[in-house]
Amino acid sequence: MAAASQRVLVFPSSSELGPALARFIAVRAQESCGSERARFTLGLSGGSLVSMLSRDLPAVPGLDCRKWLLGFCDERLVPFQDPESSYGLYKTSLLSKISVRESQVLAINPSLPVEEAAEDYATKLREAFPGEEIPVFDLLLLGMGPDGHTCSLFPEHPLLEESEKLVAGLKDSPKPPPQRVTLTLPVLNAARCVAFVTTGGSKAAVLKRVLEGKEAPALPAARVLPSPGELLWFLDESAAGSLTLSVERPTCAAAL
Ligand SMILES: O=C(O)[C@H](O)[C@@H](O)[C@H](O)[C@H](O)COP(=O)(O)O
Repeated sequence: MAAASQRVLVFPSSSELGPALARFIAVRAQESCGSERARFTLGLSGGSLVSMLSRDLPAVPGLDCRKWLLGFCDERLVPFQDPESSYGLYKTSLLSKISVRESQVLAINPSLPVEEAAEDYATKLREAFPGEEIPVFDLLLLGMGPDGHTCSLFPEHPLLEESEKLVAGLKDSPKPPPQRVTLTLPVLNAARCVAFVTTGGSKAAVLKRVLEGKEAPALPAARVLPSPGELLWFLDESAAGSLTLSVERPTCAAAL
């Protein structure tokens, strides 16, 4: 099944991409908070996204995060003080700058064994999205590795077939650290909007496979096809260098 709508947005470099992504998040947040949901649920990923958001989100004029609820698309099972902890990094580099309180963040409990940490995080999600069989996030921000993984869903890993659990634990992540907790594909594909953020020439070949290839089995990132949600790819020219499909090149001030 294809995503209900897909857009591929290409920016000259991450210096232009980051502010455009930040404005996009702010606009979507304002729309969600003004809707009957009266809040904005945002799923974060680790990797290079942490520094991009920390640089560009606080710079959005008038950003109001009081009704935001943040979760993690995946997280490394390490203490929050560990430099590998995505929550720890966001906490020190972003959350205080945008006045997001701890009570607005759904985080894993890194002191639990990995399977229990996954179940505990799933319980937190069920409580935060009452009445929803699968939590529907307003926006999930995802990265993609050079092997086509996203979240902690890796190529050829059995977790790609998970259809029951909202959250899964794994002990054998090929990207360190090995123990992680991740949202599963049913949750990713239930989101109102998913935005991949991918920059750099090291991603060009895999991006072509994900967006233009017809491989079976499909790479993890190619399996993220929210329906009826939207799918957006925020790319820089280096990452988009091998694509032949039609893309948009928004101007700086363009509303996305
Ligand atoms: O824990 C992690 O590392 C991430 O959540 C992971 O899925 C990441 O988003 C991709 O590996 C892309 O990372 P980069 O943006 O740093 O290439």
